[in-house]
Amino acid sequence: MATLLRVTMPSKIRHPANVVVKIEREPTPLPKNWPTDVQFINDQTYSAAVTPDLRDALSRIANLNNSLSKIPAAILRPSHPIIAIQTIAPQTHPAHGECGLFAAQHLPPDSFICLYLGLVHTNDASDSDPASNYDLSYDRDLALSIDSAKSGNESRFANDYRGIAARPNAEFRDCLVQVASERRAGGVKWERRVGIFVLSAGKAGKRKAGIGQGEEILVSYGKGFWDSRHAAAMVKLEGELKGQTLE
Ligand SMILES: C[S@@+](CC[C@H](N)C(=O)[O-])C[C@H]1O[C@@H](n2cnc3c(N)ncnc32)[C@H](O)[C@@H]1O
Repeated sequence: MATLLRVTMPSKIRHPANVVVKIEREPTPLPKNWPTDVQFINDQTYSAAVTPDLRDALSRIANLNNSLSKIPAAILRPSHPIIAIQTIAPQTHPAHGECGLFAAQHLPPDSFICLYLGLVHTNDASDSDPASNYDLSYDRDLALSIDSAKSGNESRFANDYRGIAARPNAEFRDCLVQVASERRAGGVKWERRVGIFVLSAGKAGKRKAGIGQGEEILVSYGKGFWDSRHAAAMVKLEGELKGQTLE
């Protein structure tokens, strides 16, 4: 069944906090190498199946773990981009010919890189794209994921470290951003988002200096992503072999 083969990247890691400022929603010029068939967005969007109750659940106090990083607006869209989308030229790279995400300057350990943006959707089969390679689990309890196949930002170009480096140098983490709210005092509320962060010095081992300028930003999609890939490839191969036998 299609849903069994659905590729979903792993949930994020919750992490310690920093600063607070209001999220900005200013139009952004398209990043270099942005594909023409994908919509660039500054914040996540929601499928019709994501009800107001589900959206509220994302900002409910119970969900707002104080240990999550609060991302200042200036960091969400820095005036000088800290990352770049690049086509991967080396034939030895497993994603050769595709794009990857690279550091445009040194990125210190534990620092915020960018939000993982896309369409927030429920995990129902009718609200999911089983063919997407850009679908990240957002909240397992709420059964929500974020798919950046058709719309997103630079984050959708972060490749998995396997076959490229010995280990990842970045990770998906929950964080908080401030969004407008007519119902809240002060007109704002905190909502949970997923960010890509440089690994902390403790986790990074040899990479404890952070990510160097020009280095590829590599996360882990989790074993589940590649297991789904292999399962899909097996089903395809079996289908092809059956076709051959019947002919
Ligand atoms: C989330 S996208 C990453 C961006 C993608 N390279 C692009 O240009 O759109 C996931 C896809 O990137 C490729 N990819 C990422 N990491 C890889 C790896 N370690 N080995 C092989 N392919 C990889 C696969 O094609 C995968 O389906």
